Amino acid sequence: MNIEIVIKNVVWMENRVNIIIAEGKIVDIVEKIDFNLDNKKIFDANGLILLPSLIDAHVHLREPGYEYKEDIASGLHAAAGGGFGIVMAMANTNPINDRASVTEFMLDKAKESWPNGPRLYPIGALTKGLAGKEMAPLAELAEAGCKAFSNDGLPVMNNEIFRRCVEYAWDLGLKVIDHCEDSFLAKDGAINEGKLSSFLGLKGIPSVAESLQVARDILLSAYLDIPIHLAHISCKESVELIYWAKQKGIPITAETCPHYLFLTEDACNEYNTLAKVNPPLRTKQDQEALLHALREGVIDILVTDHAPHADFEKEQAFADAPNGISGLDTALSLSLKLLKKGFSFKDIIGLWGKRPAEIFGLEFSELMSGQEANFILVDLKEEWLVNPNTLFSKGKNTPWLGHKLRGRVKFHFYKGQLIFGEKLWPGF
Ligand SMILES: NC(=O)N[C@@H](CC(=O)O)C(=O)O
Ligand SMILES: [Zn+2]
Repeated sequence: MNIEIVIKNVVWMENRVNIIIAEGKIVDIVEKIDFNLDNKKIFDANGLILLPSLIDAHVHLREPGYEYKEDIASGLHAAAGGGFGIVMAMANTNPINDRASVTEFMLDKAKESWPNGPRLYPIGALTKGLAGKEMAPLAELAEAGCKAFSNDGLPVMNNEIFRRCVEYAWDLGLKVIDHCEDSFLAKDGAINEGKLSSFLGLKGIPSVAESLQVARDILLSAYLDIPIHLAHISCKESVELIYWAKQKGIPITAETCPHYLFLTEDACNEYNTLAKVNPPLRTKQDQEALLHALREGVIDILVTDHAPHADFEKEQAFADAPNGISGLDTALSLSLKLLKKGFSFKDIIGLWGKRPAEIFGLEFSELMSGQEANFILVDLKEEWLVNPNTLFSKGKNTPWLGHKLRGRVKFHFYKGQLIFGEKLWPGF
């Protein structure tokens, strides 16, 4: 193999190493370079941390239909800069991704705007128009390239329809990602139900609106013996149910998001619409239960639920502003905070890479010879101010706006190509 690129001085699991790349693959990761470097592209990473390119299994990229919030090109830019080589995009676009033509359109747009990656995998609508009444043409969507199905944003309340969808999806070898919410209990809610919702005079969303549906999914999954993946888990009761299910060997998997780990409902004080999200931010007890569950593997993965919205939408009154937090740009910096909470780099790679790949049957390149050269180089010490200029997403709606975060992706290689890097590395 003809060595093309040598990246010197990267830190991998506390060792200083050099990465050797050829034909888009990692040839070797070595401590010493014992070959001639003539005619190779050589870069000095100066001690940046090496991590594999990550996976975000739950984003909203808004195209087609809401390109003013985000489009596939800008969303993939935010993904590349956030450290994600693969994103799975939800179906609540306009038109909704409930037919092959929309899936194909999304895939074409991704290829056109970012031919070398990051890679977009669409998630097909579970029901037509996300209306929860009739199954979407799941086989057609799978064939077009959808990697999972979900009614994200709009729960399927009818258990018979939901059951048939889960069975049909599984026959196609794909999983259902369920947005667990009882739409009657959650109706018109804007914030977690509790003291703060009363204080602010806002209709609350009780945690039982989520946990009831988590219980339904667990019981269905057990009865059918078919896996179901639970989206953005936000509360303690859900964690307890998932723990019970896993003890019983029920094939449930679950995700949560950085905002549920690092914020509570208090972030909504003073009617801060940037912290308005569905499911809502909850209490300290919920936050602790989620962290514990993540550490113990009760919750399997982290996702951003990247939900970009325009400023004018978030500037409305709290009750009227849309739900959602823009998350691709900040996810890695926030996740690095977990290193101080008993998590290792290996855990972070599991939560944002290995595990989502296993759950959804996606490719994931480990950092070892023979694997695709998909990796990021991260400056752990860099402090950056979250502001509209430092976010690559069009969605500037993050509760961390104006805050400093630590840790930033400096370079992102995908299949041996530099897809993100400050002013592109000389020579690329
Ligand atoms: N998670 C969110 O807060 N928002 C999602 C949809 C949704 O799940 O309500 C969005 O598409 O904006
Ligand atoms: Zn979502």
